[in-house]
Amino acid sequence: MKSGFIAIIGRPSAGKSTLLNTICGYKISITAQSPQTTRNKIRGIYTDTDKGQIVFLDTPGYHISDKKFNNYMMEAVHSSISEADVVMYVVDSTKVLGKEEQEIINIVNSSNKPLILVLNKMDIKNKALEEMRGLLAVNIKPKAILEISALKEQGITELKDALIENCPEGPLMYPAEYYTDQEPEFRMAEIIREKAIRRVKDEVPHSIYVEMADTEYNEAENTMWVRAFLTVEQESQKGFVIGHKGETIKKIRIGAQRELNKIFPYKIKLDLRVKVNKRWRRKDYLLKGILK
Ligand SMILES: Nc1nc2c(ncn2[C@@H]2O[C@H](COP(=O)(O)OP(=O)(O)OP(=O)(O)O)[C@@H](O)[C@H]2O)c(=O)[nH]1
Repeated sequence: MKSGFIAIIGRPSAGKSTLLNTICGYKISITAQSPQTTRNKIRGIYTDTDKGQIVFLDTPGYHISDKKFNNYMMEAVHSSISEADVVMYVVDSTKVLGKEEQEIINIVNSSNKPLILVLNKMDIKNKALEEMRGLLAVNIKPKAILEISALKEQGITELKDALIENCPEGPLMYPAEYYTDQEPEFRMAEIIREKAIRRVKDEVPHSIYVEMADTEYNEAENTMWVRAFLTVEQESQKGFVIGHKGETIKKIRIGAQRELNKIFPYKIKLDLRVKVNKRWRRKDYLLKGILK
């Protein structure tokens, strides 16, 4: 039996969250069109009772910037690599390899961990693919290279086998039926944030975070009442989230509630509000809480 921790790294929008969801067959990490929506090291767990178990550490997309916010994200990338037995590096096969990609390659090359290179989005036709394969082959020495489509679920079985194969020998770390060790409140917040970002990604791209204010379980009705705040940075962003006559926030609430009801074993009643916390991104105490 094999068992190990896998760090998923790659540029924003390479498809890391989609891949995690495809492998674990469950809604683990949030996905959205706009880059850098994953802010935490989120664990997804995949178990094959004959072969072994892999526990994923999902890291935010690698992004070069000297802004404080990105520095925290980079710390998360480094720390999840250091915690991992295997590094899975996901490359968007439709994008040209740029300076950021070279930075990631330097990090994975210096990590001394077994590396699995994944070329994602192979369902999209790409004339520059041969050139990319060539460039990667010179720069990086992975244990295996897998060409997949996380979205269309192609090449996933082979990838899972390659990952398990490169893990150390050991017993299962979590019971076989576990998908994630995230706290329920954290998962709720992620799902709400995903719905919000999808609705207002043009107006308020990265400045929303979800504060879970209160939850109360009613045993007789098997219902969980949840109050959460969509927190934005500026007064002017509040209106976009609320929308005309409250339409936008209503859609976010209903979408999130529907999804939460699929995941949790009780009925969720969501009370969703908006509030402003000026420049939360630059507040260290908040960032530490988000990235814990
Ligand atoms: N065509 C195609 N699109 C994909 C594939 N995998 C992911 N995508 C799309 O690429 C976009 C980004 O995917 P994510 O999974 O959110 O990417 P990520 O790497 O987790 O992004 P960050 O959270 O920003 O780090 C989404 O619109 C996905 O639907 C794929 O195999 N094929």
